[in-house]
Amino acid sequence: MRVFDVFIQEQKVVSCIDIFARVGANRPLVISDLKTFVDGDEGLSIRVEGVVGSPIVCGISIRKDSPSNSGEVELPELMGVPQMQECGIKESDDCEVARELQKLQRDYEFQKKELAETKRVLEVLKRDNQLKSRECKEAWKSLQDLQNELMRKSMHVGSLAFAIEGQVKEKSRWFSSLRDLTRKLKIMKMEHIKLSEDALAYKKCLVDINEMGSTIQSTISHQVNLHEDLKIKFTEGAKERKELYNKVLELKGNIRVFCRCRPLNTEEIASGASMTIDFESARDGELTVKSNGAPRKTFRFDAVFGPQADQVDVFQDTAPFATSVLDGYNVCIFAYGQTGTGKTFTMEGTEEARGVNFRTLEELFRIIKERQKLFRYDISVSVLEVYNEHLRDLLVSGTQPGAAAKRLEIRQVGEGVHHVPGLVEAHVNNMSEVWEVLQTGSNARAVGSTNANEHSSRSHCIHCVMVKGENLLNGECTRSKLWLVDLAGSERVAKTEVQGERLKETQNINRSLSALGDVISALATKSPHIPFRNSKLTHLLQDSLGGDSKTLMFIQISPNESDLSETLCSLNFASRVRGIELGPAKKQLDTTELLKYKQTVEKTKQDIKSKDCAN
Ligand SMILES: Nc1ncnc2c1ncn2[C@@H]1O[C@H](COP(=O)(O)OP(=O)(O)OP(=O)(O)O)[C@@H](O)[C@H]1O
Repeated sequence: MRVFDVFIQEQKVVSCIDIFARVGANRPLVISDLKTFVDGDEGLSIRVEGVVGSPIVCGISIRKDSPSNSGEVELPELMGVPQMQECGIKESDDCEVARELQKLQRDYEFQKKELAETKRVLEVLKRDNQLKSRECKEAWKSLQDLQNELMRKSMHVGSLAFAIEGQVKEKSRWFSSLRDLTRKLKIMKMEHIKLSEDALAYKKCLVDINEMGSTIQSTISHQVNLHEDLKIKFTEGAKERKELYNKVLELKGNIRVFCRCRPLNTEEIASGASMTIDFESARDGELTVKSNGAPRKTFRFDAVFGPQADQVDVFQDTAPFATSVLDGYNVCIFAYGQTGTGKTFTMEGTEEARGVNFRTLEELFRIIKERQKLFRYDISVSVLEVYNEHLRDLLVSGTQPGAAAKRLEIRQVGEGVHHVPGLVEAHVNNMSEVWEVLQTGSNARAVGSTNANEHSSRSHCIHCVMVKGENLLNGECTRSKLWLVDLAGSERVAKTEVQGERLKETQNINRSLSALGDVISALATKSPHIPFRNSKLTHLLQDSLGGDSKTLMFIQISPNESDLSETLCSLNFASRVRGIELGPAKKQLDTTELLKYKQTVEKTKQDIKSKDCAN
C-alpha cells in the first residue's frame, strides 16, 4: 500500500519507494530532480504504479533543464597576417601579389574592426547575460520559495483532505448508527404499543386477581378457623384416645403379671427330666403345677407363655406399654425368677431373638416416627445395677461392682420426684444409638465382675428410658420413665447354703426382692402405706410405681420337676404381687367393661383417623 514505482515517459525513474519509511504517516514526500526529454509536442506522461487506496499527488513542478555553461563561446585566438617575403614571393612577380596583399590587409583591418566591434557587443552581451543570470537566479530562488510554499500548502491540503476523509467516514458511521437507532426506535415503539396493550390486559387481570385474592383470603381464614377447630377437636380426640387407652390398660390392670416358662434345656432332656407344669390348662392364664404327675396347685396370671412361646409372642402383650410411656405414663417391666429361668433371655434376649428391652425401645421409636407431625420426643437412656444395696452407673467406664464404684445416691428433689445426681443419661435418637448404649451397659456389667454369670445373677440390672414429650399442637409437655429391670436370681438361702460374702449377697437379694413384692402388693391392695424405702431398688423406682404408672412383671419359671420348690416360691411371689386387683370377682366386670371400652376405643381411633385425613 505504501511502496510504489514512478514512470516518466514510460521509463521507470523511481523503483519501489517506501513512502512511509521515508516520511512517516500523513506527511508528503517530495521527489525532485527527475529528468526526461520531451520532443516537440509529444506531451509529458507521469505514471505511478503499485499504489493501493487513494493517495494524493500534491503537485508537480516542471522546469526546463538549465545548460551547464553560461552561453559564453570560446573563440580561438586570431593569428597576425604574414609578410610577402616571409611567403617567398618575389618583387618581381608582383604588383599583383602586392595588391592582393594590400587587399588582404584591408580585409584584415576590416575584420579586425569587426572583431573589436563584435568583442564590444560580446562584452555588452556578457554583461547583459550576467545581469540576466542574476535575475534568473533570483527568479529561481523565488520560484523555489514558491515551490516550498506550494509544497507546504499541498501538505496542508493533504492533511485537510485526510481529516475531511476521516470526517466523512465518521459522518457515514454516524449516519449508519442513526439509521440503526431509527430502526430500533421503530421496534421499541412497536414494543411499547404491545406492552401498553399487555399492561392494559394485566390491569384487567389484576382486578380479577385481587378479587380472587380476597376470595382466597376469606377461604383461608375460613380454613384456618376450620383448622383451629379441627386442631382443638383433634387434641381433644387424642386426649380422649389416651385416656381411653389408659382406661383399657387400667381395666386390664395397672399391675400385670405374666408367667413365662422356659423349655427344658438339653441336659435336662438328656437326664430325662419330668415336667411340673400343665400347659394344656395354661391358655386362659391359669397355670397348674403338678408333682409326680398329679395337679398340686393352680395359679392365675394375666398371661402365661409356655416353652413354645417365642420373643414375638411375649412382646405382643408388652407392646402396649410403649404407647403408655409416650402418652406420659411411667412404666416398670421386671423379670423375676431363680437363676437360669430365662430372665435375661426375656429382657435382653439374644442377637437372633431380641428381648423385651430392645423390642420396647424399637416400638418407642416406631411410634415416635408415627407421631412426628404431632409430637416431639426427647429420649435418653441410663444403665445401672443394684448390687449389695449399692447403685452402680454402668455407663461410667472403669467402675467396679459394689463399693469400689462411685457411690450413687437417690435424692428427693420435689414432691414425688426422686433423682440420682451424677447418673449418666445418654441422649439417643435412633435404635442404633440405643443399641450402642445397651451394649456399653452390658459390657460394663461383664467387665466389672470376676465371674460375669455369677455377678449378673446377683445384681439387679436396670435400664431407665427417660421420655420428654411435647405436643406440637398445644405445647403440652410430658415427662415419663420406662424402667426395664432384670432382677437378681431369687434363690433361697436354705437351698444354696452359702456363707460369708455370698450369704450377705443372697440376703441383700432376698431383702430387696421381698421389699419389691411388699411394695407391689401394697400398691395392688391400695394400702395407705407403701414401704418404698425398704430397699434401694424400690426407693429408686418409687416415682414409677403406683398411681397411674403401669407395672409388668414376668415371673420366670423352670418346667423341671427338680426345680419344683423354687418354681412354687416364684409362683407364690407372683400371687402376692398380683394381690386382689385381678381376683375372680373383678374378672366378670372386666369382660363387659373391656368390651364397651374396646368399642369406644375403636370408634375414637376411626374419629382420629378421619380428622387426620381432614387436617
Ligand atoms: N424361653 C426360652 N427359650 C429358649 N431358651 C431359653 C428361654 N429362656 C431361657 N433360655 C435359655 O436358658 C439359659 C438361661 O437363661 P438366662 O441366662 O436368661 O437366665 P437368667 O434367669 O437370666 O439367669 P441369671 O439369673 O443367672 O442371669 C440361657 O441359655 C437361655 O438362652
